[in-house]
Amino acid sequence: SGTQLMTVERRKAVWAIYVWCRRTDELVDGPNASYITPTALDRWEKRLEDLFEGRPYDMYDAALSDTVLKFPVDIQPFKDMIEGMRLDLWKSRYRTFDELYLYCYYVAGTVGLMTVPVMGISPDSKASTESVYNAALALGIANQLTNILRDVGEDARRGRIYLPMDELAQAGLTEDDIFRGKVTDKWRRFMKGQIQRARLFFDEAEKGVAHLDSASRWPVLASLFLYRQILDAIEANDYNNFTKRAYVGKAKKLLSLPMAYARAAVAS
Ligand SMILES: CC(C)=CCC/C(C)=C/CC/C(C)=C/CC/C(C)=C/[C@@H]1[C@@H](COP(=O)(O)OP(=O)(O)O)[C@]1(C)CC/C=C(\C)CC/C=C(\C)CCC=C(C)C
Ligand SMILES: Nc1ncnc2c1ncn2[C@@H]1O[C@H](COP(=O)(O)OP(=O)(O)OP(=O)(O)O)[C@@H](O)[C@H]1O
Ligand SMILES: [Mn+2]
Repeated sequence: SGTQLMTVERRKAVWAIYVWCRRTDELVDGPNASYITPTALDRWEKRLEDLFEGRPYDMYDAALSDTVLKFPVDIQPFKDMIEGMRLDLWKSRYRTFDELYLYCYYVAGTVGLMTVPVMGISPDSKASTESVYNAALALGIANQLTNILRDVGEDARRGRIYLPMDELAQAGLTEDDIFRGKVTDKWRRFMKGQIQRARLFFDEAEKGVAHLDSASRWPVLASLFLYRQILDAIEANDYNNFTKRAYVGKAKKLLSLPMAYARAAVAS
């Protein structure tokens, strides 16, 4: 049927956006990361502009070109993601949560803004467009905050601290505590607060899911459930995110799918 076809088109479009995001992230996180300069990111941005104007360089660009022709996707969040990669080239400390929030917007909140025009807002929804975008933004922020809390040790070994320095100081913690990586009561208390805040963003996002077009609801909810469980896994590791990777087991992962499916069905 027409709606079925629509679903296929949407899936392809989300895939094209995903591939572009992965490739953008790979520029600064991948094997060639040490050669990446601001100039390379400028070239990547020029290439983005070209594909938005219907001049793709390769087949992956072409998939995104096609997507932006079919769906009302704005170029700004894509540019903002590149801006986040620029930040990552020189910035390795965040003074306040506001600074961190901006970084999270650039590298992950943008994904929400890119995908909503593809996934669509439910015709039955009485929510404002703005509130749906805000929820999508919140999911990106929640995911990135969770990613940061999971990877504290890994990031520290690369000399990076993506935690607000002022909040660390308030908790009586220093940079060296992060580099030493010892789980203390101070650390546990600090982490509890950080986890609590990340959960607020997940809650905010969850409220928006019901307003997405019905076909898009359950995959979004599944990814939300899955990622949110990483926070539970950090707790289960007794807040040792220095040397233990918080991991959601296969059984829990699989269970997220029918749970999301059921919840999305109830909401529709
Ligand atoms: C259905 C669905 C979930 C669609 C989104 C698919 C999509 C386009 C994903 C792109 C993700 C990506 C590759 C972003 C590049 C930057 C990056 C790596 C961000 C981090 C993702 C996690 O990746 P990973 O754990 O592999 O990180 P490492 O580099 O390995 O450390 C992020 C943490 C953020 C990704 C952000 C999202 C998936 C936000 C999704 C938001 C929506 C789909 C909006 C939903 C709408 C409402 C109303 C709630
Ligand atoms: N079982 C899981 N528990 C928690 N998160 C998971 C799990 N499986 C996948 N993920 C998330 O999905 C992302 C991509 O999955 P993938 O299997 O490529 O991970 P990875 O290669 O181990 O991650 P990284 O790129 O950070 O080394 C992971 O970085 C992680 O955020
Ligand atoms: Mn990362």
